[in-house]
Amino acid sequence: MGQVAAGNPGGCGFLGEHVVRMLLQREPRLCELRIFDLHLGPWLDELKTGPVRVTAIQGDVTQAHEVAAAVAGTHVVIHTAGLVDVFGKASPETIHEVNVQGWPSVTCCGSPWTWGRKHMPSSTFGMGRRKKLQLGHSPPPHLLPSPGTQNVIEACVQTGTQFLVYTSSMEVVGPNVKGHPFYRGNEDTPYEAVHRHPYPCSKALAERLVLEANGRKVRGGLPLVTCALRPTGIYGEGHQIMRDFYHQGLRLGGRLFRAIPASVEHGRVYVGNVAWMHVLVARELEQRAALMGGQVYFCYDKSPYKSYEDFNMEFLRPCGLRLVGTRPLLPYWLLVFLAALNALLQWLLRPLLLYAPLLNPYTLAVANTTFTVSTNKAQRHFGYEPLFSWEDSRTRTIRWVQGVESSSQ
Ligand SMILES: NC(=O)C1=CN([C@@H]2O[C@H](COP(=O)(O)OP(=O)(O)OC[C@H]3O[C@@H](n4cnc5c(N)ncnc54)[C@H](O)[C@@H]3O)[C@@H](O)[C@H]2O)C=CC1
Ligand SMILES: C[C@@H](CO)CCC[C@@H](C)[C@H]1CC[C@H]2[C@@H]3[C@H](O)CC4=CC(=O)CC[C@]4(C)[C@H]3CC[C@]12C
Repeated sequence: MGQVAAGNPGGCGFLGEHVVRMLLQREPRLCELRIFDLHLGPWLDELKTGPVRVTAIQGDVTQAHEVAAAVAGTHVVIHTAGLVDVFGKASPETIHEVNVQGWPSVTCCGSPWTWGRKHMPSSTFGMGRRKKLQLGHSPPPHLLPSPGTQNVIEACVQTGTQFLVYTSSMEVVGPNVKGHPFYRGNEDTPYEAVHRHPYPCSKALAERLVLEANGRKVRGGLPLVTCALRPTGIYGEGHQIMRDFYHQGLRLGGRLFRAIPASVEHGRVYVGNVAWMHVLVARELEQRAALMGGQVYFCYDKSPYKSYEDFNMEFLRPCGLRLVGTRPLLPYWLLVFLAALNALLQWLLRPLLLYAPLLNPYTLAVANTTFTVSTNKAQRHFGYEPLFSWEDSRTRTIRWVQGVESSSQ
């Protein structure tokens, strides 16, 4: 392939910005980059003076014509756009609309919140044992039509873009509603992926759409080549939840209180390495289409396995915070009660205000279930090695948190 034009729906988000910068720094063949997002950031202006033609397009992935116009003429699309909401800020319908498509013609999870007159079957991932997806119900009229990821796929097909990289998530696999641990698992580890929450449901469905689109003929007759990357919990410069924890710690006099046992390990990956993996996949998909097309890859690096809170302290401790307690200060049953109370308050207050605290039954379950990956599939398939060491990733993140501190004073 000669010169490359790339499109990046979601290019102004936390991960999207890193992907954009990585493409500009590390992809010498890039001649044009189209950044498509609902909200365009002011930082885009500084990119417009370089050798690559950078076009920022304000648009909505749920609008098919806007997506098609942005994608037309590109070689590769890196689809990082998504509604990342596990706190109940957006409605389940909106999450589904942005992240997937209209009413699910296929479904992989029972969601009493979203589509639920009745629970729908779960799917099993791993060892190539994928259950056949079940047909869903007819859509209620207010959900028709409302495509997100489906629009990106159709835009590639209609306009002739042959390569599509989709940012999926570890959440597609788990943790599941049963709280089963996933310990040092890889892409082939059997795991019962049963979801109820709209976010993992939407990611699982979207990933399935992307993978099933692999091999479809695009305009001009060539086959579409797709693959999905599944980051674990991403951290690094721009990570909103880290910022929230930092501010919460400052409000509490420089302390955070342990709520999760230190023994529960949660997989994390540095944003720069996730971005690097996207760029490598975009680069290699053409040469290795037969091997990589239709595949999923966990995003991994050398970040240590720790609990969610202990991992965050790697950055927050050097910024002056401490984590109180070697064990959780509150018993687990009380946390479960508080999480349920928060969910109830959210529901009761909804007509008046948006109450969306960090702790809810879903976030508690995710934080309290071991989920770690150990794999070298990306290295084997397309030569991925993390670009940033753990020490580098840590230093960069600490520097960013310290910047947050000074900018908020
Ligand atoms: N943050 C994390 O720990 C993880 C994130 N992911 C996935 O990575 C992707 C990026 O996530 P983040 O950067 O963390 O989220 P983010 O919220 O910072 O970025 C998402 C971007 O998508 C854009 N967007 C949302 N709705 C849109 C719409 N209707 N049309 C056009 N653009 C729209 C937003 O404006 C935002 O810029 C998402 O697909 C998410 O599911 C996967 C694993 C972990
Ligand atoms: C119980 C609280 C006590 O301090 C801690 C609550 C932490 C939670 C807000 C986070 C714990 C695990 C996070 C999720 C995880 O990293 C996987 C994710 C993948 C995604 O694709 C999107 C984000 C997230 C769901 C992430 C969200 C925040 C947590 C639930």
